[in-house]
Amino acid sequence: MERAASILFSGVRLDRKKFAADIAIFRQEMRRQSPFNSSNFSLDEAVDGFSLFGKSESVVSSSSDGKMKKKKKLSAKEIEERKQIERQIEVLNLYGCKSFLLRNLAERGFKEPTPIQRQAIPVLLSGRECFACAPTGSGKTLAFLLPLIMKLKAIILCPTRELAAQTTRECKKLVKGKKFYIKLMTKELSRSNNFEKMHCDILVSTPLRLDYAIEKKKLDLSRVEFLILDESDKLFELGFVEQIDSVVKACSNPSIVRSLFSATLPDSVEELARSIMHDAVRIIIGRKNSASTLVKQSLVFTGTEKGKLIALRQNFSESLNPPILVFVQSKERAKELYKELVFDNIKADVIHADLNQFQREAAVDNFRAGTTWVLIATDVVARGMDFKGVNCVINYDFPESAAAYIHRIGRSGRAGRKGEAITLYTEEDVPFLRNVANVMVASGCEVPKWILSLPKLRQKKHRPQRDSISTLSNGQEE
Ligand SMILES: Nc1ncnc2c1ncn2[C@@H]1O[C@H](COP(=O)(O)OP(=O)(O)OP(=O)(O)O)[C@@H](O)[C@H]1O
Repeated sequence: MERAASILFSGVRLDRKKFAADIAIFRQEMRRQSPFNSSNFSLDEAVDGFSLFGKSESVVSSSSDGKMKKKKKLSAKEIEERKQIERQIEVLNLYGCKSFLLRNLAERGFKEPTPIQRQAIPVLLSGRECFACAPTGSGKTLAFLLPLIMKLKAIILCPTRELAAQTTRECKKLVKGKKFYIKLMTKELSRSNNFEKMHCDILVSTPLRLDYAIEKKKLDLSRVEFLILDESDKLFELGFVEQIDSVVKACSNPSIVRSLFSATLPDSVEELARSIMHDAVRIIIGRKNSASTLVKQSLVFTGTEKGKLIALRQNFSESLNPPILVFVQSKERAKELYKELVFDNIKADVIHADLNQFQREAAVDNFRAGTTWVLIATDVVARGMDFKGVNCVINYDFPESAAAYIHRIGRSGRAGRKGEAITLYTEEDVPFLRNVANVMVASGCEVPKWILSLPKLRQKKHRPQRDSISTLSNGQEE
């Protein structure tokens, strides 16, 4: 039998001797200050947060070494704000956040932790599991990356390759200047026969690739200390469950800390999670399963499929305010819509699962760089992707569920910025409007009353057969 690759995660460790004094202070402070260090919380208790990015306009500037500098004479209100920010940075210091992390955070303009970060970081650092639900774009990634970098030997599972690559990039930015081994499980790596020799502190992967490495290459994960399931409700869906099961079993360290993060965590997932989590802290920021309040949302009736193309063209001709993300329900439809838009002299591109890795990466990079104005996408980029400054999300095809709606529109209105979402619907979508309308109302948007009084539907997913997107099939000649 092939020997298990046991050296994985034998990379960088904290030099406990060298940092003994720091560790002692940190431990004392943790015990003294942290509300999370004892058994104060259980899965049944919620830790509720409130405003997101509430204090993002600070008057404090940071030098490259992360120290605060006074810029001008401050008013009493400004002094109070400044003290608050200093207290928040102290929180990170308190939990042993090393100067390189503070410096890298400051370099990226992150002056204060967001509510989910304030809640989740100390929980994970104290070795408690957590079940975290916070709106799209509210900084969940950093909420688990920071403690993982401080603790190491972690696996992060993401539902798509794009998200796994993005999370790896984020993690590498945070450890800039330090020698950490942050790995993305690529196809090539998952086929490696050399795991024994690979140093790895944090491994980011999709379930499929990690499962392959475990099953076929005997990758040993018995020493992993943290397992994060990002977009966890997606990972608990059919199609992923077996792979997740395999990873959970392979991470056999009895003291493993497993945690779940998502903007949508339905009760059914919470129930399932209870079976694999030990006494987890439940952190809910804002309302559970709700859309970002920063996104102005509207519904547009187009009657038929033909009407959608007209509505889209009209919208673009009135005000094209890129970057814009347009979601469709399948790769076939993504290709069809792309063919239409290239005729309109719009810098459009497309991303779906039929493209190879290189093409998918190029589509994401060009959209990020602003070379692409309109990115037509399937749900492959609906979750977790952080495209900065997306002005508008257009749901060309009605989303298949309320959760899909929340994640799609959450590509806009991130990190405290405002955004917009327009959802087109046809006669066929009317019975499914109510679920999305409820989400809209909960995040403060207006919805016509008749939609809210539509009958409740039992059927959860809506992905109808639609007429193809084509000018020609609409009876118009080129
Ligand atoms: N403390 C902070 N201060 C300022 N910006 C931050 C902070 N933390 C994170 N951000 C930025 O906020 C944006 C959104 O963060 P992130 O991608 O982690 O959101 P998320 O909650 O995981 O969203 P989603 O549910 O869509 O995955 C990113 O651009 C990130 O760099």
